[in-house]
Parts: sequence; structure tokens; C-alpha cells
Amino acid sequence: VLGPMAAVDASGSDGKGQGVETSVTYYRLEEVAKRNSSKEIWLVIHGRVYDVTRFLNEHPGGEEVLLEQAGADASESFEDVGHSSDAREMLKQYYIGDVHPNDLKPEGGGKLLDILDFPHRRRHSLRFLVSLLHVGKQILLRRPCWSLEAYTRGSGN
Ligand code: HEM
Repeated sequence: VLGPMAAVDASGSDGKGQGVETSVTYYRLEEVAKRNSSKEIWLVIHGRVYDVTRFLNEHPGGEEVLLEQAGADASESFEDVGHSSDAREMLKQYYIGDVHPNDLKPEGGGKLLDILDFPHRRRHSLRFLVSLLHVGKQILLRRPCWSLEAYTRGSGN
């Protein structure tokens, strides 16, 4: 039995919630992996499990891409597409539970960021790297400010 981590009502409107009304249903990755056919498709996105079976025909990006990720962790491909906030909002409709804590694996940035669901992590760190390179370049190419000689030589005539 899992601890009192319950915060989200995972029972939904279909009344299939197990146990208490306000509790999270946890799924092992092993169980998720079985739902990998067009009859039943589950996906993991940022530690949450989604049943996208009824979404197959409705996905604006086509069913092919969903089938490719069926039963697996689709976090990266979901982010790579740069889904709109509308798309993120839609996720809620298909949420059925969380990945079992023992199966949560760090996603590049590590567990904490993974759980915090920080979608633009990658883009931000890339921007940071680019500005670091920029600063480095400026330092390397700069004439030393203590050398007046170098400075006047550089400024023409
Ligand atoms: C439950 C999960 C998903 C939902 C609710 C969802 C929703 C959407 C929505 C609403 C769009 C329209 C564009 C937008 O609003 O961003 C879209 C486009 C798209 N999605 Fe998803 N999506 C999901 C999962 C995925 C996954 C796992 C992939 C990739 C493997 C994917 C690939 C795409 C692609 C390629 C497009 C097409 C973009 C275009 O044609 O411009 N989607 N999706």
C-alpha cells in the first residue's frame, strides 16, 4: 500500500476509482507497456499515465505517432513537437494515474524536475549555453584593457 501521497482525484467520472475517492492510482511501467496496440493505448508523459485509446482518431498529429509511442514514455516526443497549452490542457481528459514511484526514472534533469513537469527545460538550458559561449567569445576576442598600446593600434590610423 502506498503512502498518503494522494492529492489528485484519479477516480474520474467512470466510477472506476480504486479505494478512496481522492487517491492516485499507480501503474507499473510493466502494466503500461501491455497497452501498446490500437485496441488500447496508454502513454506516459512526465510521470503520468494517459489512456489515449479514444483520442487516436482525434489527435491532430495523427494516430501514427501515438501508435509509435504506445505503452512507452512519450515525454520527449511530446515536448519535441512543442505542443500548445491547449494540447497540455487536453492531457487531463486522458489522465488515469501516475507511474509507480519505484518506476520513476530521472529524465535527463533528474527526478525533481521530472515531477515538477517543467516543459521548457531543454530550451532554457540551450539558451543558457549559447549565452555562455557568447560571453566566452567576447572575453577571448577582447583586447586587454590595460594595454593602451594595443587599444590605439586597434582603433585605426
Ligand atoms: C495525450 C497526448 C497528446 C495530446 C493531448 C496531443 C494533442 C495535440 C494537439 C492538440 C495538437 C495540435 C497542435 C497543438 O495544439 O499543439 C497536436 C499536434 C501534434 N502532435 Fe500531439 N498530442 C499528444 C501526444 C502526442 C505525441 C506522444 C506525439 C509524438 C509522438 C505527438 C505528436 C504530434 C504532432 C507531430 C503534431 C502535429 C503538429 C502539426 O501538424 O503541426 N502528439 N497534438
